[in-house]
Amino acid sequence: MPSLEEELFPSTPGKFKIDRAHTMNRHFHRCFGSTSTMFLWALFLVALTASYLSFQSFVYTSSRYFTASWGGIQWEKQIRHSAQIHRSNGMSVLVTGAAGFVGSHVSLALKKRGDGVVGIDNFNNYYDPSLKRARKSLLNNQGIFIVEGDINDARLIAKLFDTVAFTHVMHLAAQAGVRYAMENPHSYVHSNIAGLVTLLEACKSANPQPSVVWASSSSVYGLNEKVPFSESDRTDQPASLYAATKKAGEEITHTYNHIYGLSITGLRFFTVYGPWGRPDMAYFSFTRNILQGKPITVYRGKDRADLARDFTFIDDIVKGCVGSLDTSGKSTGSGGKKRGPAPYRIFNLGNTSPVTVPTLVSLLERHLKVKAKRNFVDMPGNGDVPFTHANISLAHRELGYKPTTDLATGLKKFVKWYLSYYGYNHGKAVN
Ligand SMILES: O=C(O)[C@H]1O[C@H](OP(=O)(O)OP(=O)(O)OC[C@H]2O[C@@H](n3ccc(=O)[nH]c3=O)[C@H](O)[C@@H]2O)[C@H](O)[C@@H](O)[C@H]1O
Repeated sequence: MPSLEEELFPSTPGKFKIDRAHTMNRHFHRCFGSTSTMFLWALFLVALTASYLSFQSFVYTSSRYFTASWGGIQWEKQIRHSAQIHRSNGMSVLVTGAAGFVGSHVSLALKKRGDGVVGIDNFNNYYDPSLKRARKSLLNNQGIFIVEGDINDARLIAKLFDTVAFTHVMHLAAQAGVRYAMENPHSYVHSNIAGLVTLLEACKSANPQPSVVWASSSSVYGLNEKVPFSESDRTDQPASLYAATKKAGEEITHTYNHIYGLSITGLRFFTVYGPWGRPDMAYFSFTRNILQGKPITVYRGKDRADLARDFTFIDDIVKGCVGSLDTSGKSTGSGGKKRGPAPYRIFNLGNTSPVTVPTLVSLLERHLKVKAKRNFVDMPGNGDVPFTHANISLAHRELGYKPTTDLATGLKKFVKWYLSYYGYNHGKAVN
């Protein structure tokens, strides 16, 4: 005979088993007996629920009072000040992931030309948060305010839109990294899917609706073999969960464009590198290891083929992002309702000049003036793809996108920054 617990909590979530209703009734009558006892029990339960709810609300209000890192008159003033536009026909942009690599560069570029910028970043510890804090100081010094919070916090995002009528959202907050998805898959769902939906919900409800430009990824081309990769190529063979969440983002943004009239531009970034970059990426971690005299692992593909990437310098990516904001076109919805068709665009932002990983290492050796200890390893089945190569003619035509920095020049700038930031002490970087 099934236990009472089994009777009350059916095994299939969301489905109540009707044939058990009779048994439930029997248990109910056994417990509560006559009508007057039932009335007293009901009164007792109502009183209990009411006191529980008021206690909950007390706990919630007081915990918000003591722990909230956002809100208040001063906070709103800082946000409005940061969002102020200082040029004619300028924009006020909410930049998510503003303390990140691409986010910090794009924020600075927008501020420099007179646009209003407000950042949001959760400062998670996927990589050294002190680097994110240093980027934040850089932005603060230029008058850019960064809210510390998560894009999954719907109340915070709604508050930001209540405070400022953002014309644009540059959505760069994400869980990045291809191989880390095997270690922490849920963080990709949290940021790249749930966070994206929370943000789009706020954008769709905002009045006026902003235009949204966001970071997709070259990884959506997955295991494709036809090169260079064009926007019209298939993207249904992702090789990593990271790629799958970015592909999902493209589908999700499409529905918000279709249903709510949000103007959407997705940018497929190709292995972005440069000063203030991400320490988890190969060019960055190779530099650290080479300087510290530690070996580096260089992956090789099938039949020992070298892996290759269309490495793209950060300044070129920034131009692509700003060009996308400038040409994004308006969202058409209001009050959460579509009023007409709005632009939906996807662009490759690459360098269209792939370089092998061993060549990347040789360039670093030249700039660092230190020999690398290479350790060649067969590419593990961890989400990597053998090569990437962008066709950028669409971005060139529509955005005027034209990358100008080759890998040798870009790495020279990166190394210069790396040594000035971390220092250089007899071959050992101080970090
Ligand atoms: O374009 C993108 O959409 C993605 O670009 C970037 O991914 P990837 O192109 O994989 O860059 P990255 O890790 O620097 O590895 C570069 C090369 O070094 C090889 N590699 C890597 C590590 C190592 O120890 N050894 C090695 O050979 C490795 O096999 C690869 O061939 C972003 O991180 C990602 O967030 C996303 O934005």
